[in-house]
Amino acid sequence: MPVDVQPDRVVLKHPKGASAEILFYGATVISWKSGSSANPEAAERLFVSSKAAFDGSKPVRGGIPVVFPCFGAPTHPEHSKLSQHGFARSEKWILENIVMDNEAGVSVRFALEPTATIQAKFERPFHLSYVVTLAEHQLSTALHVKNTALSSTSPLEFQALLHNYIRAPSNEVLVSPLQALSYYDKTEATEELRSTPKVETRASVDVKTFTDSVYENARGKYEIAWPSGTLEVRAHNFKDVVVWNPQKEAGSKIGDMEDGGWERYICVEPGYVRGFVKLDAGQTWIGQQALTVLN
Ligand SMILES: O=P(O)(O)OC[C@H]1O[C@@H](O)[C@H](O)[C@@H](O)[C@@H]1O
Repeated sequence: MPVDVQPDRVVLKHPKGASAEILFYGATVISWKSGSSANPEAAERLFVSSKAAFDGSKPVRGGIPVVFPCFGAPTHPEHSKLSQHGFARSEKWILENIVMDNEAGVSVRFALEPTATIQAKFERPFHLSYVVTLAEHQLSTALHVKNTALSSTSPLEFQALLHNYIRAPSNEVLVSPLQALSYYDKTEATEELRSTPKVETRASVDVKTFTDSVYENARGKYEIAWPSGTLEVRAHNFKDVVVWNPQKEAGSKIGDMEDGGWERYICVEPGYVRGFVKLDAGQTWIGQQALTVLN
């Protein structure tokens, strides 16, 4: 069955062999197996820590958590009661419908609306939907944010990011093109240095040392390459991109990170995280990433 609805997750199977698993918890994609044109055998493309919890006790360490409505610690007054990266990744979503089920793609739509728990920390009305589409060599995920306020209230202000953990050897992987972009280096020791932009000089960026860089107004198309593979990340409406790998320095302090987990992934996260999307009442904003296995 191409769309298999299980108690805690939805499993998508593409007729050409690819598959994906999405938890209701956080609508977190926790597996994407895909081949490439050169090698059709389906292999796991995402990293999930063996210490990750799937039971709703904390956000999943790996896969693709959805970051909304704030990135990192909240900075907007309306987000002040939220925890790091907001609530979307730690709420139970519902399966709204099967969007498509054929060779072009197997696609499902999840939804999240305010619950009493969410309203206690975030008062704005909204409707989120998250469309996950599996094609032969591609996984795309799209976050639709609707401001459901009826009257002419002030716009809904939010940040959003799709926090992919791409399975790749972090000591060999390179990301491009980021050269000449300005970025904020979150590994710096002081707030002043963290909020002072740097300019990327490297043609290809590695993550051999602890990296937590927020590139702004980026190009929207990134290549992640290592000796035995290449994956492309394309972004739509996500003007920024975050490159993160904690290496041992920070990774060993993350409770649900498996030992050496930082050696097995890179995050190249499309987002709108510098400033806020401002969405008028009744309007919908869509941010999307498409991950394609090139080889
Ligand atoms: O531990 P969390 O909340 O899942 O966040 C992981 C990382 O997510 C990245 O997107 C941030 O840039 C990092 O600063 C952060 O450490």
